[in-house]
Amino acid sequence: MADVGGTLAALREQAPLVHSITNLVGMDLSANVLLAAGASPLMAHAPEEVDEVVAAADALVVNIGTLTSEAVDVMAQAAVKAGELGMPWVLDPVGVGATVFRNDAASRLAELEPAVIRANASEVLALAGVAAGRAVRGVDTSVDSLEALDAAGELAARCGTTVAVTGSIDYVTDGRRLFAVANGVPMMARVTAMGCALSGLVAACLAVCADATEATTHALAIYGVAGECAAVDAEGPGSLRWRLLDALDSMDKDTLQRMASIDG
Ligand SMILES: Nc1ncnc2c1ncn2[C@@H]1O[C@H](COP(=O)(O)OP(=O)(O)O)[C@@H](O)[C@H]1O
Ligand SMILES: Cc1ncsc1CCOP(=O)(O)O
Ligand SMILES: [Mg+2]
Repeated sequence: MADVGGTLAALREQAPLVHSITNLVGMDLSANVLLAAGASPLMAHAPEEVDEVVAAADALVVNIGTLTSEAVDVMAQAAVKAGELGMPWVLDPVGVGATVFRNDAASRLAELEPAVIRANASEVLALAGVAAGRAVRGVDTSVDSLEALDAAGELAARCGTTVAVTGSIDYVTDGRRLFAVANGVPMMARVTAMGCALSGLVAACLAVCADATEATTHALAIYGVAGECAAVDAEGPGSLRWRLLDALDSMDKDTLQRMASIDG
C-alpha cells in the first residue's frame, strides 16, 4: 500500500475540486472538512448546471441524507456523467433501510457504479439486503461495524466497487482485499454529519490516489487521526467538531504516519 502521508501531501498539492451533492444537515461540515484537508469543495444541485460542474470537478460525492425525488434524479444525472468522464464518485446511502424511498434511491444509485460506497454498519447491512429483522430507525447505526463486514464484502463484489463500513473499527474492502483502520474516537458518532463529511474526504482522496481501496483507507486514517487529535482537548461534541477541522488543517505527515493504524 502507498503511504498515507503521501496521500495527504497530494491532497494539499493538488487541491482537488470535489463536487458534493449532499444533504442539508451536512453541507457546512462537509465543505469545511474538505477545505481543512486541502481540497476544494463545490456544492451544486441544480439539474441545469450539474453536467458542467461534474466536468470541471476531480471527484464527486452523492449523499441521500435529505432526499427529494428531484434530488435523486440530479444525483443519478451526475453519477452517469461522472461515469462517462471516468471520474470517481462516492455514494453515501444515509439512512438506507429506514424507508422504501431511500431503499429504492440507494439501490438505483448503487447500480451506477460508484467507485466507493461509504456507510455505517446498519446502512451496509440494509443496502446489502441482509438486514432482515433489524429495524433501521434513522441515520445512526444500531450495530458495530464488525457485524457488517461480511455484508460489505458481498456488496463490494456485487456492485464491483469498494465498500467502507465505518464505526469503532473502519473496514475497507473491494471483495478481495480487506483493510482495517483503527483510528477515531467514539465521540465522533455524536457529531451529526461526521460520516457525510468523511465521504467527501474519501472523494477527495480518490482524486489524488488511483487505487480506490487505498485512497479510501487513507481517507479513513487521516480523518480518524484528526478525530483522535481533536479529542485530546475536546470538552464534548461541539468542541470536537471545530477541533477536528483544526486538526486536519495542522496535521503533519510524521504525526499522521505515526498515529495511522492500518491493518491489511
Ligand atoms: N465507536 C467509535 N470509535 C471510534 N471511531 C468512531 C466510532 N464511531 C464512529 N467513529 C468514526 O466516526 C466517523 C464517522 O463514522 P460513522 O459514525 O460510522 O458514520 P455515520 O456518521 O455515517 O454514521 C468515522 O471516522 C468513524 O471511524
Ligand atoms: C441527521 C440527518 N438527517 C438526515 S441527513 C442527517 C445527517 C447524517 O449525517 P451522518 O450520517 O454523517 O451522521
Ligand atoms: Mg452517515
